[in-house]
Amino acid sequence: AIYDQYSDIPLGKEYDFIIAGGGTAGIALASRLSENSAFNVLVLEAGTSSVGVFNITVPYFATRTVLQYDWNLTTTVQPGLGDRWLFFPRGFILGGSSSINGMFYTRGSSDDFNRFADTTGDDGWSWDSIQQYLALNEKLVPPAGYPNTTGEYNPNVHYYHGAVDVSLPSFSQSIDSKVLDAVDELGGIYSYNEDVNSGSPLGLGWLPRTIDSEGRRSSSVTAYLSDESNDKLDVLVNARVARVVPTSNTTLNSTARYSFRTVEFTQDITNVTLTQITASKEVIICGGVVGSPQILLNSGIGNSTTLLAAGITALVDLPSVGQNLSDQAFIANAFLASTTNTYDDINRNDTVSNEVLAEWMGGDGQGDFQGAGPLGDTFANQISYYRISEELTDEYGDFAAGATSPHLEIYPGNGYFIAPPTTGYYMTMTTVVVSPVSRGSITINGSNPFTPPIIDPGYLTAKFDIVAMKEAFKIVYTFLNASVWDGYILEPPTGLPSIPDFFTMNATELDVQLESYIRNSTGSSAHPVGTVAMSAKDASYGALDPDLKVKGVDGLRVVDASAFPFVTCSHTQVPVYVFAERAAVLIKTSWQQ
Ligand SMILES: Cc1cc2nc3c(=O)[nH]c(=O)nc-3n(C[C@H](O)[C@H](O)[C@H](O)COP(=O)(O)OP(=O)(O)OC[C@H]3O[C@@H](n4cnc5c(N)ncnc54)[C@H](O)[C@@H]3O)c2cc1C
Repeated sequence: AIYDQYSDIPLGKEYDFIIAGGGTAGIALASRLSENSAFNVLVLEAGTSSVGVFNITVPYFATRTVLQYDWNLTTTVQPGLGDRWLFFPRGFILGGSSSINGMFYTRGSSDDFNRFADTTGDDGWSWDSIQQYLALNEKLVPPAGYPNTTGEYNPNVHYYHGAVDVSLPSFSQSIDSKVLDAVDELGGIYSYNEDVNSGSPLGLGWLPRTIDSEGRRSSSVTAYLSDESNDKLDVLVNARVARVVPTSNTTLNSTARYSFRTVEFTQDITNVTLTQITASKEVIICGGVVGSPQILLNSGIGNSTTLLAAGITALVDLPSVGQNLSDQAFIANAFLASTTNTYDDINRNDTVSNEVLAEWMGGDGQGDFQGAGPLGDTFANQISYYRISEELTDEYGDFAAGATSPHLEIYPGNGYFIAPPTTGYYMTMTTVVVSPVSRGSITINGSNPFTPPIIDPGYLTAKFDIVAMKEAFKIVYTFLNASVWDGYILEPPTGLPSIPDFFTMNATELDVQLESYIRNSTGSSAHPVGTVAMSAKDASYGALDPDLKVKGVDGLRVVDASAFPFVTCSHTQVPVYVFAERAAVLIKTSWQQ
């Protein structure tokens, strides 16, 4: 059941597992653990319930950031971005970021997971081994309106009985056929990929989304928390975890370890009253890439020197906590187009907005099914992946997970990304460096556990990342130079050359112009990972063992995007679900009676 107040939970109820953070991983993991009738599970989530919240149900509304459901975090001033600071989106609502994300369903490459296995020395993270967790997570369903999707995916690489509804695009965009014609015309690196989720993502293919057959968002909550009668699983919302505390007064010596099975939280961060609750088996932190390291650092688990400086008693010296923050640099490049048939009016014209909403609700008298029209989709129908040239990898190194993994992701969108200007119709070519080298950190800002931490992703501080982003523009401009786009693109984004100029201008001038545009335009892809990274059991770095247990302590695991040692060459929700599904199996196995 979902509770608003701790006092509403039956008095004296005891829990085997307490999960701090009811987001993507937290809810999936809690649900799986509660399948064992011997386990009682409690989830503590800082945000409010997402059940029935309309604005997050309609997929296209993901382009309208709702600050109420976001932590409203910002980064430090970023030297790699011309000293700008960025908004750093994270879901502040039950379901976490899966309740507010863009719903792209991308798994990453086989190399990504094989690299996780190599890095940790645990073959359970390999691509072949994680297929069972993809199967538990994915339920491929027909898109709303049941359009013919034959040829848009390879049925053999998908799963049909998992928890999260996944579907191919439901609504045809006017640029769809042009995009596919350009791919046919250009070939080579632009070749059609029948399924970018096969483990080999290079090329351009159709983009599945976590959207159900009625055109609604499928989040960790809609997928894993639908059985409200499950009395093995309690969820307390508006519950902000401050820290975990040692449960017994273990004195540290060469063999004894702290046992962190008690969680301290409050339901009111203005007039704070802290409540402690103890799990009989384990505490699992699922606060995400910002929340999880923050909770650990608040608890005295981190770099002892910096903890002391922040006024926190250091209990466990684990210097990797909060380090290795890695996000993919992202730019939505909006080209002015010679059309009016884009989705720009949806977010700037109330009449159009109301019309498409009626269509989505099945009530316009024409589209007679729920989820019809553009609102049942997210903002891209196709997605593509590329490697930078060999000449560049020879010079700057190859930081992809493997030889068939991409450095770049590029996707076309039939309109301006997020808030469009008041006039004009656009085609957006979004460019993302999916194998970034730049690293940053999350550090706490003093000893108040509720003060937002200091977030420094270090965007574009590594040479490789800016080199790769420049290469993305060569790929975009060559794509838009295909004859199918003749006359379609009217103007480049401010700060970029026109398509003809791109190919004729002086190479040094182009390089200077690209560098300036990239540093002034890069934002967060919203795919940060790595701040409580797993590593091999005997590694001298890393914060978690390969089974996601916090190194050097008992009773405590971290399961979410912070556990990734590297970012996958993809959007990150599917790998997060893989972590949650595998963690559930590991935890159930270790407590088997
Ligand atoms: C705007 C946006 C768009 C995105 N688009 C996509 C996409 O299209 N496709 C894709 O694959 N990925 C996308 N992502 C990324 C993906 O959604 C995330 O990587 C993934 O959901 C992270 O899961 P998580 O479990 O690590 O964290 P989250 O899902 O963020 O969960 C963490 C939870 O912990 C809670 N929490 C944090 N601190 C505390 C505390 N102290 N006490 C209690 N609770 C706490 C939070 O409120 C939250 O509910 C997007 C992300 C965002 C933000």
